[in-house]
Amino acid sequence: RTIQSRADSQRTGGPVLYPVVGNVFDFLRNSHRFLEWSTEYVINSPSNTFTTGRFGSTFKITGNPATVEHILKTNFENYPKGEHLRQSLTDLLGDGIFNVDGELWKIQRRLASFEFTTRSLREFLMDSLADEVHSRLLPTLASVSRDGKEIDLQDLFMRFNFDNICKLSFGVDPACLDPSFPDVKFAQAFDKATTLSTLRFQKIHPLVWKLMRALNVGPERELKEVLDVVNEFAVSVVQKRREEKGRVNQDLLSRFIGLDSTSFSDEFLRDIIISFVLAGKDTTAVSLSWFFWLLSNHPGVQQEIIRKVGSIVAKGSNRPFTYKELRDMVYLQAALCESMRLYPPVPIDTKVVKNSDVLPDGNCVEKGMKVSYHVYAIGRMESLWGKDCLEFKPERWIHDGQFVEVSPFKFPVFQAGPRVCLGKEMAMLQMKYVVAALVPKFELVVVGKEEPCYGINMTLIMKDGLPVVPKLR
Ligand code: HEM
Repeated sequence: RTIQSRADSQRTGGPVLYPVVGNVFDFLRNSHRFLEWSTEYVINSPSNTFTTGRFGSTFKITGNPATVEHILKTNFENYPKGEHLRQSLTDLLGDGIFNVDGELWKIQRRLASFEFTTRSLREFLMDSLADEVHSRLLPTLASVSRDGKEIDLQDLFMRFNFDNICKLSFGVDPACLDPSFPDVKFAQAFDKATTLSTLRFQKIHPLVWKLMRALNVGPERELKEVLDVVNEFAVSVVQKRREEKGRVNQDLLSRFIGLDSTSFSDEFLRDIIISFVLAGKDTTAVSLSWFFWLLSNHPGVQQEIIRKVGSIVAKGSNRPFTYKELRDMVYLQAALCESMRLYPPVPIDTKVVKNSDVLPDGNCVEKGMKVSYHVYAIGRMESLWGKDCLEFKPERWIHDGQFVEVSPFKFPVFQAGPRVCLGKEMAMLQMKYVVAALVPKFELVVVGKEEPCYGINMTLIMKDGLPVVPKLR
């Protein structure tokens, strides 16, 4: 069933699949350019969906918006995340929202959706953002600029982001951006735990990492060590917050404890919070890095941002932005969406077929098969975005001065349907805040002209970071 002949492959636009090995050689030859390689297949396939596979596993990869809608919304229950992902991430995420399906997911989703829409959480986020931007991010860049040195912007955003997401999730400030000798043990352990957990996906078969874990060797041994650090820290924070239950804290953990302090176990609370940290940790940092790389090649867009931000907040003002001011930054919203269209922070996302089904594009999927929606390819399809689809043009998102929403199945950067990203609004606020604060004050001159290479990770991370020389305007 996994065999696709040359004639089939020409008809469907997919690769030739040989018995047993499928297209593993084609895949390995192109693994350094996986996204471009798979995008070509998506675009060349008449249904915009193609089949790939190796060693008995078959995948469908789609860039067809009707199929994306079917998977993420219309037939949502039939396309869970599945056991493969769950098992690989379970040591890090446990039963947290990011790692479960069914009832366990529904309960957490209901609780979290309620908290995420509260005004008080938004105000808490705005306060901690203002603090992190004005007392850490801007001074760090100013000091690097005074010394005429370069700095890795992606790393800076990662540290900035980690502080923010930990404040929001746990009410703890790891101070990764603090110039005074910060204790980054938890941050480093979390980072390592994420990287090593995702390494499990790349093993030719899950048995390989399971055996290594049983024998406590190789990356699995290191994973165990860093997980101990993460768990010890997380559980100690959970216990501390429980003791403080009389005090009103605004972070998500305190809110969950406040909802039902007796029936949630420490492990369950730990799992919920670790999922939030993982979900919000790298995504906005990666997105901002690609955005600044694009800006460095589009001085006109930079000038327009400066002009538009200046019409809302007086130049030279050092006061925090308000929610309303950020909401009114339409051009900036457009520029950020345009950047994420070309460089989606989560470039491809996979579900598993629960019961055999026929996709709206005519392809059949069988129980247990994996189906991925290819966000990166969807953002680069001429049939969806027009002849200039590879150009960075924020204007395509604006009509009569208003931001134009597009179907989330044509722009599934934050996923879509019942499982759409919970942090979408917060992520947009955070990114707008950073750009509106940085761009009018600094020109961030990227070192080197080549497009950065991406690394294989859950997010579209820049493999070698983004070295820039900040110059005060
Ligand atoms: C540019 C920034 C971001 C992007 C592009 C993004 C994208 C995504 C995507 C694609 C998913 C679906 C993943 C999957 O189910 O496989 C997701 C889920 C999620 N995101 Fe985000 N995210 C961003 C920022 C954030 C932030 C800042 C937070 C936290 C405050 C957050 C919280 C979550 C949570 C909790 C989920 C799981 C939702 C569920 O399973 O019901 N995200 N996000």
